[in-house]
Amino acid sequence: MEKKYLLILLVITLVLLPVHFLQKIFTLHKQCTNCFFLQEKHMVKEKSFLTPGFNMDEFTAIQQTRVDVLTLTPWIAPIVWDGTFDPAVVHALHPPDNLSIILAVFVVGNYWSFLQPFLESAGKYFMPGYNVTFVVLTERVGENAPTVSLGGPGRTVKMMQAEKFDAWHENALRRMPRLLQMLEDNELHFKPDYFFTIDVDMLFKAEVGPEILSDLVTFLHPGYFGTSRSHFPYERRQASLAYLSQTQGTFYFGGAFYGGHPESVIAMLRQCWANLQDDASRGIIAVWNEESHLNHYFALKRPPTLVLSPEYCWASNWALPSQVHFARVFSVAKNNFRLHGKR
Ligand SMILES: CC(=O)N[C@H]1[C@@H](OP(=O)(O)OP(=O)(O)OC[C@H]2O[C@@H](n3ccc(=O)[nH]c3=O)[C@H](O)[C@@H]2O)O[C@H](CO)[C@H](O)[C@@H]1O
Ligand SMILES: [Mn+2]
Repeated sequence: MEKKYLLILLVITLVLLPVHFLQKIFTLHKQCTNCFFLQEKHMVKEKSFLTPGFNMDEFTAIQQTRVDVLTLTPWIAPIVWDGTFDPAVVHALHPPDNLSIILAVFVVGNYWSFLQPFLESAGKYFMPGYNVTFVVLTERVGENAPTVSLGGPGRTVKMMQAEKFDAWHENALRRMPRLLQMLEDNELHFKPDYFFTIDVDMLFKAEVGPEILSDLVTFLHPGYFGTSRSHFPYERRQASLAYLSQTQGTFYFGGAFYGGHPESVIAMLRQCWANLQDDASRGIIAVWNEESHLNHYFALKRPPTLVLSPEYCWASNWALPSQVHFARVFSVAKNNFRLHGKR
């Protein structure tokens, strides 16, 4: 009798179990398909919500195309590489109307010859279609800026006075207090939505667009991306306020290009300039001048909200590694001994 029951139980189990599993697999598949479908619908809906009038035909499925590089910092700020963003979507998110942008550049002493090619390339490739005031800070303010096409009526050059110092490093680091003064005193009589500054020994080679717009922006120095922290040329002397220990800092950022919302840039410039002055009062100049203080600020005070990849400042005489598809901005090869003096 017991044997009979056991047999029935066995038959029931053998029949029901596969049916149950088949059912499970089927519903799971259905759920997944639904879930993917919903996700896709949601994404499309979100995009059209964020960007009214955005052409749906331009919508391309989002997929992780860059797996060869880090695309997020540990504090979840994007690291912008080619392929990590859709230019049309980013453009639609930042409509050019009513957006004002400043790009400030210093041309002091024998750097004047960099200005014309810089402006020509920036006029063409820096935020095309947006209102940009290219602010040229120079001791030669009475002279005409080179006449170049800047790509539209909302794009102008404004010459502003800057002091010339004897030492190269002084000219480089003194950019900070001058920019601070310009922004704090509202010397341009308008507050831009975004403020950027860049070295003059640079050439734009491809579009640098609204993907760079964020609260506090910097870039990965091309010489140190992918290298370990122990190789970063942070200031290692404890006497300097730019000091970072072997366990501090995540990336090495270059000093050539940074920006963001004016308030955030002002806060950063104030802190860096105060530290530079404090160091100077004790006879210390950080190893890479203001760049060392910027790295200290980003490491310990406030991390950037967006990090540009080395595409945004590659060295013109360096080969491109596979991760750098192309350089949007090149730093021009120059004779540092001649321009920097003894350093
Ligand atoms: C690619 C990069 O991250 N470059 C940084 C690097 O050296 P760099 O060798 O790139 O510095 P640099 O010689 O280009 O000087 C920085 C900039 O200051 C201006 N300038 C400088 C000297 C001068 O006599 N006249 C003049 O106009 C000019 O705009 C120049 O481009 O380290 C410097 C440390 O201070 C700055 O942080 C630079 O931004
Ligand atoms: Mn430079």
